[in-house]
Amino acid sequence: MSDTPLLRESCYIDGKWVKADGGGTIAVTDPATGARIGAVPDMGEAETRRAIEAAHAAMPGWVALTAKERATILRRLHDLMMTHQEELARLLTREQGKSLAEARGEIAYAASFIEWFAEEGRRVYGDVIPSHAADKRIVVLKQPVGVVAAITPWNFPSAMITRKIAPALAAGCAVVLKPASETPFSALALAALAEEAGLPAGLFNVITGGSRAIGGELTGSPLVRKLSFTGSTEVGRLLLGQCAPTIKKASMELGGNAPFIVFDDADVDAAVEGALASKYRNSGQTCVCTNRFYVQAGVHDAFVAKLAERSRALKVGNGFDDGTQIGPLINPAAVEKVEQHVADATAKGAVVLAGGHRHKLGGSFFEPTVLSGVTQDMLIAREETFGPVAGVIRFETEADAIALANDSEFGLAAYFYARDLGRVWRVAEALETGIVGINTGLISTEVAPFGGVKQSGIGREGSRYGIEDYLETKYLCMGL
Ligand SMILES: NC(=O)C1=CN([C@@H]2O[C@H](COP(=O)(O)OP(=O)(O)OC[C@H]3O[C@@H](n4cnc5c(N)ncnc54)[C@H](OP(=O)(O)O)[C@@H]3O)[C@@H](O)[C@H]2O)C=CC1
Ligand SMILES: O=C(O)[C@H](O)CS(=O)(=O)O
Repeated sequence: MSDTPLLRESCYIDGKWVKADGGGTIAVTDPATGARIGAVPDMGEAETRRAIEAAHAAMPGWVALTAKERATILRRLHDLMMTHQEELARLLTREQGKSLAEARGEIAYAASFIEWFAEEGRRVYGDVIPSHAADKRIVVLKQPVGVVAAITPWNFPSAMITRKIAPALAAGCAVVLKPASETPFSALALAALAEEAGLPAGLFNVITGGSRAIGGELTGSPLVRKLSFTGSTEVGRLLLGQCAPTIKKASMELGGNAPFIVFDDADVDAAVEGALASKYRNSGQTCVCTNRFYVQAGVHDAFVAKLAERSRALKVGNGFDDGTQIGPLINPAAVEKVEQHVADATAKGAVVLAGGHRHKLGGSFFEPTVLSGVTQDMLIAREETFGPVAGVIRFETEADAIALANDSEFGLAAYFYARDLGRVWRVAEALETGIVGINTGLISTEVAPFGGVKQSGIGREGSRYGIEDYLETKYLCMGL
């Protein structure tokens, strides 16, 4: 990777590229080959404290700019990301494993949040409220919440970062980011481009190292007024508790367990296309990937046969190889979890219609897998698989489908295929999720409010709603 000018093996604090105080490093490997890509600093509390102090000191100068001046710098960052799209995509595939085609798409998706919030920052309106008294006037202001801590996952090493830093910076906040240890280089490359775009020192800081030590400082510091986290529900729950003593605002984008329902009146071929898109995107490693399929009896056999046939045809390989559709999982533990879900399902009576095993490529590659005869008690229906496995459950009535789909502590995304208008409205309103895909398996866009209910999270990212989580509302009561 030495031929990649955007590869940074240092962290970015207060506008400087620095190593860990103790000189320690964390190796980063290519999930497709296991080869060492490079190493990043192993930082801890002291470096985190310095990053928080730098962010706190930099904010007043950033807030003093006009929204248009902030937007100009953010738009320059967007343009630099797109100019360097190929290099950023290759860096992303190298550290995360997804196909180069998907990586290019992620860079464009990531840049779209920067572009979107550069403009949203110019539309942060307050309010004038008709007064309650003749000698009073009421005015509402929106002001930046303060220093933001961001902690992000490995599955979208660029887009999950810009989905947080874009609204934060546009609102006038400074950010301290801890990216996932498996995929730090995309975050550090973003910092390099932000520096080139002219973002003033201290506004965007990226630190790598021990997540517990860094997280403990980020959640414990009174200078940090907001935590924005994307990752597992288990870690989100822990971090939310750590924020309680200092009463921080928190945005939580957590785990999912998306149901995908195919009704008798669906276009089955369209439903198969949507199923492939929703199930196998990022090799099944997204929080909005379908985790369980519910297919009504009248179309069940046709749907599973077509899904199995198309799954068998998917090309598994290194993300850099032409035509790769399914890359490696992020690490061996991810493969073990997928194997556990398949073994549990087959032990309880499920039937393997496609795949079912580690791929012949070895390492962290797994065959795209379709299981029929799945039941609600199996792990694959209860837990997030986070891999290329489709478990199919047959159902009889619309009421059964809704009850089965809502039988989960998660509530992020859901999908269904139907053509009866009354059914579409009844099911869309009844599903307990933050996002519903109707006759589509792809719902990701910067213009819509992304987020979940129940234990899938708190808050929304993207859309005109997404900047609200980085603002405080203040009202002025003026005596005349
Ligand atoms: N709702 C959503 O939008 C999304 C949800 N997810 C969910 O996240 C999971 C997969 O992502 P994954 O990265 O494994 O999730 P994790 O929750 O394990 O990690 C997410 C981030 O949290 C950090 N972290 C882990 N433990 C701590 C801690 N004790 N203190 C501070 N930071 C910590 C990790 O750092 P480190 O890498 O150093 O361990 C990483 O940066 C799945 O459940 C998936 O559904 C993922 C993406 C999006
Ligand atoms: O991390 C994820 O899974 C993302 O939130 C999914 S999306 O934003 O790309 O849909």
